[in-house]
Amino acid sequence: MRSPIPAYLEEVLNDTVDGGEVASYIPELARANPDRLSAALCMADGTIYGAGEVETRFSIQSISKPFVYALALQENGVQAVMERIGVEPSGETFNSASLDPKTQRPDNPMVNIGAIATHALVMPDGTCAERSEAVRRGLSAFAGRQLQIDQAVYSSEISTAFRNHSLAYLVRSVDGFEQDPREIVEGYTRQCSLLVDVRDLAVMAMTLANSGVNPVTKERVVHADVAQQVLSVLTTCGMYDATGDWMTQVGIPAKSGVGGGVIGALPGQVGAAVFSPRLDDVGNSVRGVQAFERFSKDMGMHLLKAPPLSKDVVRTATMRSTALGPVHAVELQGPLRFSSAERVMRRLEQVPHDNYGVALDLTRVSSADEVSRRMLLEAMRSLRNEGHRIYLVDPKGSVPDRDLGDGSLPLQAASLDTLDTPRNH
Ligand SMILES: NC(=O)CC[C@H](N)C(=O)O
Repeated sequence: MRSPIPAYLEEVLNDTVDGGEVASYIPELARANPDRLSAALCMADGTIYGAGEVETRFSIQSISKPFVYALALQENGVQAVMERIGVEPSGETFNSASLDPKTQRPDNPMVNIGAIATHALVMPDGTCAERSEAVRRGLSAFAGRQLQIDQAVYSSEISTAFRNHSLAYLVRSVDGFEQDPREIVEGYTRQCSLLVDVRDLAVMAMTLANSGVNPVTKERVVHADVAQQVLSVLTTCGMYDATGDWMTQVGIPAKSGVGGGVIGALPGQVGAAVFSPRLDDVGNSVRGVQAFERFSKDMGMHLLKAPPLSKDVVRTATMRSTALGPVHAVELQGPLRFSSAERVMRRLEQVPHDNYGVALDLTRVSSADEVSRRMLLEAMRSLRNEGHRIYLVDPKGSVPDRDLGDGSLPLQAASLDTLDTPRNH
């Protein structure tokens, strides 16, 4: 069988209708071929699907911002970065010269003024060249490939970067960073000139969606908390002034760049990227936005689409007999998280005070998050304190730490049929 996904991506690209204009305030971008078009998806296991001109490279521009924000968070901690740069949507254009009137911080790291302040937080004590190299290396780790700077784009942008210089001086004037503003703009402009293709961007997006682990190289690039912080900011500030429309229509944490790229990172599921250079009036790729609207609708990718309810988590609840007496056996299935574990708690509340055994069978549980594991251990301890013998059937190790909270462990059995011969732990 051939996967339908590449053909689907082609179809979506072909259905988009171009409009808008290429960015012209950076002279080199004005020369780009406006008809280029490509898309890619990267899955959690590193599988990549592409369509269109996937080999075409373009400058990353503002799509670098979330990744440099991630590097700054990783290096300085969330608290220290938050003291310098806020996380509120600005309601202004991407290059607006505004600071929060009360805190004097840039509103968020996705508008230029905030991204310039963010760049200064990577290797703050290093030289301009060292900082640029740290950013290049960091973004390369997100992409799983050594990225290089497009010198022509860099030279072109830096020679006309009057606006970004004014933003850097503004942040510097309120002690938003300590370095020379010219060096920070130089480094920030290099960061924006890194060359990527859509597959690189899809891998980078999936690294954020995969709690900070690159799905292809398997390298942990940033902590899970950092990835979550970045996705949160993308959700509220990623698409500039169109973020509200984007969240309702598409519902995927996303970022666009004036080079024509757009990325979307759907936590735990997929990293997506589209490239098409013509931009709408807020600076987002026209065909990129349309393609993402289709992805979201066709593939059910809206972040706030409610997942199926966990009502079938208790597969069976039966009585078993063993040499030591009867056992209430409860067989669970599916993913365990707070809402499904709550169902299990309610079922276990019905176990009578009869001193019979209680067995929990997790053989068919597909995953158990931390809160659900704690709830199961708590329930087992409570049942044990009521006088029940506790058995745990967990051949896949869904609950690896089985300490009931007081150093004691439940009895282990290979299956419900072998409760008579528990393995001692
Ligand atoms: N929106 C963007 O992609 C802007 C990035 C561009 N390098 C700038 O600073 O103006």
